[in-house]
Amino acid sequence: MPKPKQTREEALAFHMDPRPGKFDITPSVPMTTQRDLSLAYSPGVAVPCEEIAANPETAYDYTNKGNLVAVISNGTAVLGLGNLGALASKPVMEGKSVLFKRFADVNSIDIELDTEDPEQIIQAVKLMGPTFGGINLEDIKAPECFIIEQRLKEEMDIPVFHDDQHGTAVICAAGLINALHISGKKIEECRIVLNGAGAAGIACLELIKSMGAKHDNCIMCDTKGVIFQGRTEGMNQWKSAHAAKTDARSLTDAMKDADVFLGVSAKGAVTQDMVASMAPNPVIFAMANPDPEITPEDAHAVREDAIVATGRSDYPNQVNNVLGFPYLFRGALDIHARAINDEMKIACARALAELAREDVPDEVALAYGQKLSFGRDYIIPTPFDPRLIYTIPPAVAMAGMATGVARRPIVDMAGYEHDLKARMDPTAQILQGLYARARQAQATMVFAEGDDERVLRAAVAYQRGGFGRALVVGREDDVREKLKVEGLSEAAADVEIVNAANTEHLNDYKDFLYNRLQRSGHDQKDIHRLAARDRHAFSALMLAHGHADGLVTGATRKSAHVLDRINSVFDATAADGAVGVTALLHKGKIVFIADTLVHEWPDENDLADIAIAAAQVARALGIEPRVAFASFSTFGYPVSERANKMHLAPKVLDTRGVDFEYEGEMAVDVALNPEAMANYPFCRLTGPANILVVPARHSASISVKLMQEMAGATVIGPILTGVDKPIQVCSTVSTVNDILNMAILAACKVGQFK
Ligand SMILES: NC(=O)C1=CN([C@@H]2O[C@H](COP(=O)(O)OP(=O)(O)OC[C@H]3O[C@@H](n4cnc5c(N)ncnc54)[C@H](OP(=O)(O)O)[C@@H]3O)[C@@H](O)[C@H]2O)C=CC1
Ligand SMILES: CC(=O)C(=O)O
Ligand SMILES: [Mg+2]
Repeated sequence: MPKPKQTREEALAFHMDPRPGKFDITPSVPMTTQRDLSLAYSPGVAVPCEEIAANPETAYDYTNKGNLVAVISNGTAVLGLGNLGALASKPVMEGKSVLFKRFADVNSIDIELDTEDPEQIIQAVKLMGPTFGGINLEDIKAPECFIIEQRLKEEMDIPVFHDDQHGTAVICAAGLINALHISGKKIEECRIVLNGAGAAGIACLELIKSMGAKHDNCIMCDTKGVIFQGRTEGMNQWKSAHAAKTDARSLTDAMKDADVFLGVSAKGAVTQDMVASMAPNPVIFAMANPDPEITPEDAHAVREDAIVATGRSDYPNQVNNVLGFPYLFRGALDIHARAINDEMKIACARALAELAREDVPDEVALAYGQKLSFGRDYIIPTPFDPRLIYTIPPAVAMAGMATGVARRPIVDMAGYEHDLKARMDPTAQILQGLYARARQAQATMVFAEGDDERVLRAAVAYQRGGFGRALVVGREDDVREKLKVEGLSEAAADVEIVNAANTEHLNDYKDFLYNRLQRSGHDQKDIHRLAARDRHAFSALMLAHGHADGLVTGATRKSAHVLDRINSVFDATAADGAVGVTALLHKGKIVFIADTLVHEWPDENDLADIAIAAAQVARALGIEPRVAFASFSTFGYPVSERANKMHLAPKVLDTRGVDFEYEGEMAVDVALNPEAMANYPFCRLTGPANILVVPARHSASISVKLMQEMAGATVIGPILTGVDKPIQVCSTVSTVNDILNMAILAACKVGQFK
């Protein structure tokens, strides 16, 4: 499978859109009325202030302290890029904050301190202690980081954790436990070389030695080569502690016959010759970011028997501290910990190693598009493994409770695991799964509207994301010019530009159309115009002839017009069984609305068909359907001619013998709110509805757009179902991401049931 290729332009666009940076801050309480104002601020706010002054522990009850972590850097060791300064480190720190939220629901804010003076950093962080439940120090270079962390740990009463040191060491230890298990080696007997004697390197070697590695078997190197006993150049007390008694002077010398190489240094520090000289079944963790010491391809080219890991997400075995810090802090915050101690770190490493040895559930396989099983290419859990959130924090919390750092121990551990599961956002999982399935499908996708820059960007993202071939329909010079304007000139070589003038199939397309439309008022001229000049029809013809696997269109014209053109090639009308289903993703919930595209004014029989199509889409996305026929009336009241068909539709389904839950008619609050639903104990739904079949296309459009505009819901769709081939119709307000999502849906054939 081709590796996704990312460009500088994509990376910059990602950081610029939809707003500069990577996160916003949103209130968790209502702030709409005068009452809200007087509770949130003066005078109401005075009460918790007085409570906290009297009993500081209650800050965890009345403020966000208990779930707030500061990510603090001065930018002196930004990834492996060196000293870029405080300001330039901000994207990494914002990224870390986003990962805290995404993976462990920890709120976090980045703070960049413009100083290289350890004392100033210590004072600044100490002074901000009251605000936070924990401090994550990041990308502060050695040896200053050791001094800073040590002092802050001594002087603060919340966890202070330098992630480059301990997070890296924990993940490295977890991976090493499993890699040695596979290669049949014992850590006590291994010859270990560690390159990079900084924050990450010193902490990794310390932890590995505490796990049994022998001091005399370990060699540490830095920019000056081997750190040997008696070396004076470029030394400090932390390096001295690991100085080896050896004649080796260079990394090349040290690597000969080594069992393990651990790299936390810089891009390209290791050569193929070095790898070739290692002992049988070598373990190579090239963890420098963003580029490893040696790529897995280069290492495997000279040593097929090597187990290789990197810090990157685009290779197997990602040994990266993202697997640790969200869960270490989650566990620590949940016991209101005073510190993250060694026992908590070791518990985290063990739990990670054990998790990788367990059978991998289908949902992880789905997310990665391949079945993973413990072995050379899977020694450590993947960052998107949904089990991490409920496996690692309990291990960390229990270790913290056992070692006396918990201010508020957890009494009900089973309840805690349940709460942790509830923190996971199922919608993120769905998108992740779709992307992985699309990558596996490797579908050739036609993007019909090559004159639109959003479509072009989406096509480039599709191709470069490793999903398959992107075919862009448009005039060659026009597409190239637009790509140039978008800063994507070199992408012209990636995507394929097709049009009626450069295809050899135009006559076949015209014959096909003529056969189809000759008895519905189309003469040869009309056919030529459609096939050669209309990009929606032309793209549909490509699809019909097997010259592509899927089609995305509709970003530039109204959907009725686009559907009409598609119908000239495919049978995609309401009478043919086509239905549009839109997924709304919001606040960790997913609700499907149907029909959002095809049926203008469905009757009760159509509504039953729509419910069946929507249920199939839900199942295709791994969701068990619960259909509500939505109306303004609930179970017969108020009586209205308009509500009648919604009342009848469930009865039609009764006669169809379907295998999913449905009920109606009911108002939307009854459908979605369990308390409102409880007023109707006879209701057959076992939980809130996740599919709303609505009375007509206008109500569908109003509901979707209201959710999008007022609530900021993510909209996926309408997903066109019931057509022979995967065709997805975007809207004229679709963003690049929306268009890419539609291509992903088409690639996954989410709407194909025939
Ligand atoms: N995968 C992961 O999860 C993580 C990876 N890392 C990566 O580890 C690397 C180091 O980070 P960190 O410890 O925070 O940085 P530091 O600045 O604290 O330390 C860097 C160390 O690497 C050494 N070094 C730099 N270049 C080379 C080279 N070409 N050959 C040998 N040694 C070299 C330096 O040597 P000297 O002392 O002589 O200057 C120094 O000892 C970075 O690439 C970072 O991205 C870090 C944390 C987590
Ligand atoms: C991953 C990380 O923290 C680093 O490379 O610095
Ligand atoms: Mg870092």
